[in-house]
Amino acid sequence: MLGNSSAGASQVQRPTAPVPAQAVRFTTPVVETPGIFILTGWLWRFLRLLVLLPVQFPVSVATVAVSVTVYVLTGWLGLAALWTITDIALLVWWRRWPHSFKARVALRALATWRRFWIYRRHWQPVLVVSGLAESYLERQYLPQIRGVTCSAWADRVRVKLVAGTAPAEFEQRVSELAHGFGAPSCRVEVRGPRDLVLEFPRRDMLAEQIDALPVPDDPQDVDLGALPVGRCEDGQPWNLRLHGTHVLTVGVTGAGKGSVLWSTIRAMVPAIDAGAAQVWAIDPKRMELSYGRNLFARYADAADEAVSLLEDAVGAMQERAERYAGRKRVHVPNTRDPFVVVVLDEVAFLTAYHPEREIRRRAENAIATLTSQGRSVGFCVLAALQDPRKEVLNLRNLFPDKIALRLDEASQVDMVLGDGARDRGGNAHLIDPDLPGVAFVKLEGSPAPVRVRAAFVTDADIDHMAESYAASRAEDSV
Ligand SMILES: Nc1ncnc2c1ncn2[C@@H]1O[C@H](COP(=O)(O)OP(=O)(O)OP(=O)(O)O)[C@@H](O)[C@H]1O
Repeated sequence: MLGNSSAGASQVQRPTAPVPAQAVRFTTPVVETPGIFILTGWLWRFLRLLVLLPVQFPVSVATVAVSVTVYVLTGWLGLAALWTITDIALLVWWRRWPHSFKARVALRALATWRRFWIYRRHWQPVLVVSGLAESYLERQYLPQIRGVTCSAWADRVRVKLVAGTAPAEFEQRVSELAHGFGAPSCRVEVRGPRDLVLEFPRRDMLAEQIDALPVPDDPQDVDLGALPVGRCEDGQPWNLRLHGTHVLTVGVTGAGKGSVLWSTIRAMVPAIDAGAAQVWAIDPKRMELSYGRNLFARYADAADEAVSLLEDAVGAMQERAERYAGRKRVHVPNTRDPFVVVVLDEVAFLTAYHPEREIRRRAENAIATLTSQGRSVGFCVLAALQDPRKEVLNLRNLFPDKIALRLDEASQVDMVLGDGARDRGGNAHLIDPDLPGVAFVKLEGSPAPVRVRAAFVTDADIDHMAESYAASRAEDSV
């Protein structure tokens, strides 16, 4: 089956295989292939190349064909005139319509160049050394490159797997592949049977700090199911869902948990202002959330107050659930039943580190009740945590959505993002300490973790938000 061209495998010359030492060796007789068969094989491959070339590279083949025809018909002068006119047309296209020029010309040319110069040239050595070449009947087979496309920030190499292999083999070797092709990382995306895409970033779109994102004027523009909080590594907005879920943000000290919390609160401000959303904040460190106290419907920093706040949230949630029972199945935020986000900084302070057992028990019970029953009635818990181990927070599985900022150990990646996340390229333990706010998240519809960066909301931005909010409250009460 592997010998068949539809098997998706390209057969390659095998390097000299070591022969184990043994006293008696039985070998198969060597039969010499007649030269005519070899010549026919070469001729067949050459003809196939000629037929397939215009289909695989229509633009390049057309360019060469037109140039040769013009040269034959008109000589050097005609060819020079043709190229001058073409260059001027390309120049005008680039200046007038830079986006379409980039998408249709520049990135395609780059993809062709990188396909041959980077991927085809290094494909065999990198795959053989990283253990992705397969052997069958003393022959070696390699997965085939089906195509290479370039976006503004990454190369996407579409690969046809050798029959009998699985994408997991690539997922386990993302590091070897990234180093092999000189890329900072590699992400594997499975498109279908024996069809996958390897994504190699060319530059880091998240290297620069992202300033606090603009706040919409109209509360109608706030989508609690997709709050813009930063940027994904492909340059697209990172939208965080809050309504209908709970979110746990994990990262070592200084990883940028504060920027995730504040970017989320900032994106909700118009809804808070309109009374359709409320933030109940718990700030045991008294450093993170105390700045924007004005914005919060409830605020607590001492442990007993924090536990009372959590229990009040449970009470409000249960009262709402009772009212909705048998009447409503979906919560729509409004001034009577606002969407309530309980923001909990350093949740382990209440659930693991507090010296009083009773506080820990009450806090854990309240968080468990909110996270297991609050989603459908408009209650959400947005918690931050430094250490994701079970001993510290055994409720972490009650948070459907998780954000992995910089972590201490490789083993913590799967604890936060779920089994297999690290194999798929979610290397949160390798995030550069100089890039606070960078994280890996799982977005809907993609099993592979996506690298993102939260926007940085400065103390001045928080002051400004709190002041504008207070001013608008004062206007309303006049
Ligand atoms: N998104 C970001 N972009 C740029 N810089 C950031 C970002 N987030 C945080 N920083 C920088 O990193 C520092 C630490 O961030 P932050 O306090 O949010 O970390 P943390 O994870 O909350 O740490 P801790 O658990 O100790 O409070 C900030 O003072 C800021 O200078």
